[in-house]
Amino acid sequence: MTSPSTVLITGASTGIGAIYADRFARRGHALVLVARDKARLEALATRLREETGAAVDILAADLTQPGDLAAVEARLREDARIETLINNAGAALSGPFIDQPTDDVARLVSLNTTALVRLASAIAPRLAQAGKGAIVNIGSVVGLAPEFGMSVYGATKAFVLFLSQGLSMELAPKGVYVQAVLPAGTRTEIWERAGIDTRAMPDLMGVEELVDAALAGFDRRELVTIPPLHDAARWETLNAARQALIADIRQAQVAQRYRTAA
Ligand SMILES: NC(=O)C1=CN([C@@H]2O[C@H](COP(=O)(O)OP(=O)(O)OC[C@H]3O[C@@H](n4cnc5c(N)ncnc54)[C@H](OP(=O)(O)O)[C@@H]3O)[C@@H](O)[C@H]2O)C=CC1
Ligand SMILES: CC(=O)[C@H](N)C(=O)O
Repeated sequence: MTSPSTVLITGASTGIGAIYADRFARRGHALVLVARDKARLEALATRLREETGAAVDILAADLTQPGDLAAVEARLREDARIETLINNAGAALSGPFIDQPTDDVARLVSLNTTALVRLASAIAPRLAQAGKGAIVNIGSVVGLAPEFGMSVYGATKAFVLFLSQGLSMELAPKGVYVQAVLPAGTRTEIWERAGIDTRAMPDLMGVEELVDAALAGFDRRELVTIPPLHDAARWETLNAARQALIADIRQAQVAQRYRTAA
């Protein structure tokens, strides 16, 4: 009998990542749980071992710290049992750009984009070589719309979507599945951590509901999964319009409106 593959989940100490951990443990997978809060990771690991019998390792790491990030990258490169990466760790930043301290902006970009792409880069060659495996990247609907007014957070999430679509084009032919999951507002600690009061907000999605929907998309091998989007055709239309735009770009010719009179 082959042993079940291992899933490495970042940001697993709470919220969306902790529910992914619960669900993959119940599916019979071994887990590697990554986050900064070691006590919380240990408590979750103990519960999951008791309730599901899963083998659960923890790796305490601050993914904005190069040394910690390198340790997680090494685990992804070297541990051939890991066949799925859930790139979930992330944070938000509230307020107008001009009020956001530059160091906070840089830390957000480092966690939401640099860490995410470095971890994907660490595991992808091995998965491609094996011809199997999955990389799941957690984006956000905020990355679809600058109008939400969270420019830096949204930009990091636009990066996640773009990267996932590009990686899927490259890796799907090699047998590696890439999924971008785009939640909308979901009831987790992210809001409080970003100093956003959710009491005045419309209803948020439950975190279990969100992850179960994301896993339904995962099981269907969907590239882009948007649990709160009820009319799936709206996404297909948007994506098709983007592809049509590319077809209309004529590399060697300046558009008429930019031609200056001689
Ligand atoms: N909740 C929402 O409304 C939405 C969330 N998302 C995305 O979902 C993902 C998960 O968010 P969510 O569960 O809501 O947020 P939470 O704040 O509940 O959880 C974030 C997780 O990331 C970990 N984390 C935070 N900073 C670091 C760090 N520097 N290094 C390592 N781990 C870190 C936290 O653990 P610890 O503190 O122990 O390090 C925690 O486990 C994020 O990428 C977020 O952008 C997308 C759309 C909507
Ligand atoms: C803080 C947020 O904006 C939220 N995580 C989202 O992506 O919708």
